[in-house]
Amino acid sequence: MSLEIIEVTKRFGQATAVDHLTLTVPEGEMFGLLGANGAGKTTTFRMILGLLLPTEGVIRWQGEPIDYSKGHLIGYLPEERGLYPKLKVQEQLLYLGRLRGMKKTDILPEIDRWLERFHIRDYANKRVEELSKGNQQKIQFIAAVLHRPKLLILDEPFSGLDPVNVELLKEAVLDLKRNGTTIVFSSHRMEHVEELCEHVCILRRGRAVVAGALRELKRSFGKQILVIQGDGPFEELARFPGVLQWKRTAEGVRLQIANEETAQAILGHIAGKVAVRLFALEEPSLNDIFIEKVGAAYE
Ligand SMILES: Nc1ncnc2c1ncn2[C@@H]1O[C@H](COP(=O)(O)OP(=O)(O)OP(=O)(O)O)[C@@H](O)[C@H]1O
Repeated sequence: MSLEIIEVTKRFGQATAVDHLTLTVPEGEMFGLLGANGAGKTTTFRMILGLLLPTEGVIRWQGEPIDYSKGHLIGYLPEERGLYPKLKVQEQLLYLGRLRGMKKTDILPEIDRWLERFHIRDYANKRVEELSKGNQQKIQFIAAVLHRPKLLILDEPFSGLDPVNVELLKEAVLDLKRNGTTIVFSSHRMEHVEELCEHVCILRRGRAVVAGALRELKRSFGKQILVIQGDGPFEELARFPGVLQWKRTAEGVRLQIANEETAQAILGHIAGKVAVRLFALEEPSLNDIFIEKVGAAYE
């Protein structure tokens, strides 16, 4: 049982924002939707939420079309944040909880628990506009999860948060997952997706160019990463046989290489010539995969 997006297309006039997209998000999983600006992530979310109708295709939850009359099913953190600036934090959350069909007696302890968890209990009676952007975002997150949705859609949940708050939010998201919530989120920060998601999909101009289990995608990437730190020069390695990509880093170079034999040959070549502090073979990162598949879209 899962969220299924089947052959979904969305056109705005002549423009195609989402193009024959097929995805399955298993129940209880955390799924990362990636793509350059304008790739179609938010449009996909809006269709899952029923805010936009697909031009073609269907979206199902647990094998049935999603029943939007059941307000408790979905939680949504929109990219364009949507709180009422003049309302006090607690009033605002209470109002949103009531809209989702919760009882006041159930909402208040839940609000308390979340404010405490996010270290913002003192702000309960402040107007939203008095809070910093990051704290407003935490309130928006609480608004999305207060009613304990089964399916949670988070559009860029970590943008604008400092590292401490990113960790707080990550832990909260992981707890929700542990309790069985199915989570789909978008992010431009590959390391967050890499840390949290088992499955990812990379969109390019509305089409899925990569989709599947992250482990599998890394394995099938077919290249390895060699990180060398030390006192160069490493420039000549750009032309070394088997080196597919050469990139300078703060402390040395990061190379994409064809196979382990290339690493061995490089080690033999630089031994005794340059002072090496680190020589490490790594698996490709999600960023490597993203740049290869979507890079051209940025050009
Ligand atoms: N209501 C609309 N009318 C016309 N075109 C739209 C509308 N909404 C989105 N689009 C277009 O659809 C495409 C996909 O936009 P979308 O907002 O889904 O991208 P995104 O992947 O969420 O981008 P970002 O990372 O910048 O948030 C873009 O070309 C956008 O201009």
